[in-house]
Amino acid sequence: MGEAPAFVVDNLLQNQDGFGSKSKGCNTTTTIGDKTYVIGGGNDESTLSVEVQIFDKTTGNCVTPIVLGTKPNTCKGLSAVSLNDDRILIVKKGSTPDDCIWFLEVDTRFVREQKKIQGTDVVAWSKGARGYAEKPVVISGPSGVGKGTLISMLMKEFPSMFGFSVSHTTRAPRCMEKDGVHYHFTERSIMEKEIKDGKFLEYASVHGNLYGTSIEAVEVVTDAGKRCILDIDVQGARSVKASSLEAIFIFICPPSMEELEKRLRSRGTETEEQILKRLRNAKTEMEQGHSSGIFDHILYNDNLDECYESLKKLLGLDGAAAATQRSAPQGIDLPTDHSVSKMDNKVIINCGTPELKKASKNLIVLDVSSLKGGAPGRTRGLDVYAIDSFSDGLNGINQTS
Ligand SMILES: Nc1nc2c(ncn2[C@@H]2O[C@H](COP(=O)(O)OP(=O)(O)O)[C@@H](O)[C@H]2O)c(=O)[nH]1
Ligand SMILES: Nc1ncnc2c1ncn2[C@@H]1O[C@H](COP(=O)(O)OP(=O)(O)O)[C@@H](O)[C@H]1O
Repeated sequence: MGEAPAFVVDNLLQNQDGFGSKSKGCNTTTTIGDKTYVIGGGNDESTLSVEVQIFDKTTGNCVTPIVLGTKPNTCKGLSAVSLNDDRILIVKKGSTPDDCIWFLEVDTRFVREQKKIQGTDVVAWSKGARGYAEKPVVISGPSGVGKGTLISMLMKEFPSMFGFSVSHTTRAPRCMEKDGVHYHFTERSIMEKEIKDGKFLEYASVHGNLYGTSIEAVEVVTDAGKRCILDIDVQGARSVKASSLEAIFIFICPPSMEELEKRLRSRGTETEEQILKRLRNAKTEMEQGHSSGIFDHILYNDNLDECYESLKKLLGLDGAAAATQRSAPQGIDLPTDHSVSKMDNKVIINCGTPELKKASKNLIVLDVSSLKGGAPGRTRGLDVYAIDSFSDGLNGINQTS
């Protein structure tokens, strides 16, 4: 084997007594500054639930922080390595290829903002993913302008390219709407709790109901290798613009308010009271659509086919590139037994079990130099490749295979 790694990670599978009663099983600890992050906490002998506690050396106290985001599923063990002192990369043992790399953010911009809001210690989970995602497309515009119609046309023509972000809403379903397809129809109290738990990228009160985009709704589409389309109001678009999600923002305008009213009425899905409320709100939305500085493009939906062609053009779908088939990014296949170390911007996973030593590639390298995104969404941009520690040596780590 070549030169030793610069920093060998605390390897797990050691009991950390003194970090609270939950820490009976396998924990891994990572120290950043004055804080030691204890990650793990056994449920039983075969699986590990992934909890977080913070031991503060300056006070001698152990605290349980607010943990935002969806936490990793149970596993058979964890390795951890600190990156840039603001996040901890976690490699899970005994996980599926799409679920083995996670980041626990402890001092990123998102976490610092949340600490201010919550007034206490906060950490946030973000799942790691290989490669980059195409920018999601945010479509806004007044009720009845034709957003849903245009999105349906796009999804029908390019089913493997686009996926719809299924929002949550407290409004009642319309007769043709299906739960989980058009919206996740939910109760206000449940949605408010999930918002508090950090599960939403954005949310807003629109026409008297609560609407929101869960982080999962966007990430599920992106994980499938598709470009995500969000149909959200202007308030939601503003929140997405301020988030870590880089998107394209499109505002759809009606040719006139009279035509908007005609479309809303002919759709026949709202009561008179709801139609009037939507028309009142449309005026404010139109002003914000033009003057808020949120939107990259404004499209007029007068003639539907012409508007659809313009939408395709600005999404680059009018040429040969439109025919390109997408494939979902691959996961990372790790053996249950491995150890983890770090060298510069590379995290090296040694899969050197006796059987794997006979195989030609026994080191997996995670290049973390170009990470993007992060909590509350996925951390993308992981570059993963295998090398052979015997012939390539760690000096050969820059080679891709
Ligand atoms: N902020 C936000 N707005 C949403 C979301 N989902 C839908 N909306 C917006 O809520 C408004 C009302 O949607 P809906 O009740 O389906 O009525 P429609 O627009 O008339 O079809 C529209 O402006 C949608 O763009 C969401 O997740 N977040
Ligand atoms: N360019 C257009 N001309 C005429 N009717 C349209 C046009 N675009 C959409 N519509 C119709 O207007 C109604 C509202 O469209 P919809 O897509 O539901 O709007 P939104 O999703 O913005 O609320 C639907 O009945 C739809 O068929």
